[in-house]
Amino acid sequence: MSDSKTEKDSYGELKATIKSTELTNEQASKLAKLIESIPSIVEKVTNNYDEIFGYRINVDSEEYVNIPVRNEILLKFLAADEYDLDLSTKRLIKTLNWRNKFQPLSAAFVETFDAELDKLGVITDLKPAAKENLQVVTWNLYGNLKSPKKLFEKFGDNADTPSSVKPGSQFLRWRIGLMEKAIQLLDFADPANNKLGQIHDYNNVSMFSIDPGMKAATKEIIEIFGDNYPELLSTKFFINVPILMAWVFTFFKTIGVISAATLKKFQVLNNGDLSEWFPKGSLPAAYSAEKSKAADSLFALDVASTIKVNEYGKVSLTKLWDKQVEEINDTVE
Ligand code: HEM
Repeated sequence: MSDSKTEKDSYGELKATIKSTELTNEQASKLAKLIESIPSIVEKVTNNYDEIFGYRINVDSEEYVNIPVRNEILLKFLAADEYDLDLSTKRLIKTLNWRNKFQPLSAAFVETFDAELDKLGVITDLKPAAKENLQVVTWNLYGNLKSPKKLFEKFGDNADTPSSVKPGSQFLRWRIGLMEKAIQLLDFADPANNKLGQIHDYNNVSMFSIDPGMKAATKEIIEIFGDNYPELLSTKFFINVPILMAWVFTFFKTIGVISAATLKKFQVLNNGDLSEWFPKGSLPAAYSAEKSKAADSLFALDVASTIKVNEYGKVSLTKLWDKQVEEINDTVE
């Protein structure tokens, strides 16, 4: 048997777990190495935290490990760093530590936020999608933001903060929560639904709603998404951008916090017509030049409140809850 045939066979089983793309032998070998190093990765993470997007990132024999989904998630980490094993390993450790500290699933499924935030976000799940990886979409209606100061104030961001007080501003936690909820609707094995779209609607924004807290939070969110949500964005639309504020886009491009790969996924429109990208008649008239049977308000299409956390996500949240009860008991004693 030739060497290449042996190599092909040895990765056959691993390749069969990946449905989102077809792996080359070299890519499969990197994925195999990353899987092999899971024990040493988890060992380096605080509290051996091993959850990403509600899935367990651990060895095959551990309870709750869904091998194909775990492999698809690891592949996203590899792809984001162009299959550089060293960089992907570092990113993975950093993400697990960030999730242990930030608890994004708690932000999505446990915490409650100021009512004003409900007017800023929607999740749609429009099937069948007109374009690949635009079935699940998070909408941010930032023009509805009326009291930035209150929402962007930080709470509990230092190392000694008890786990019942979560890091970041209320806005940041809500925004990450929206992302985590939407990710629950993805199917990592489906090439047409393993990424999501994002839409920023800047209808009614004004210069006056640009607050220093908001600027800092925006930078923080861009970095958090860039570091911890690899290969999850298909297209990001900025719609109804006022002509007078188009400079904001140039500003983001020049400050260098957004990677070139992410910039390529951006679409900027000074109107709100998204009919080219979404199923015919599925969007409210405000977002479609075509005749639409859809409800008048985007909020009627919002599925956020129906989204449930998956199995290992629930387990991780229960562990977090137990830890908080333990801390409260320690304080009382
Ligand atoms: C007062 C008005 C605005 C508010 C409140 C606002 C809010 C935000 C927030 C909170 C983010 C963080 C990322 C996220 O939530 O996904 C963001 C990102 C961004 N915004 Fe705005 N924005 C405003 C105006 C604009 C305008 C006029 C543009 C011009 C196109 C713009 C372009 C961008 C870009 C390019 C990003 C980076 C997106 C990314 O890397 O994912 N923003 N904005």
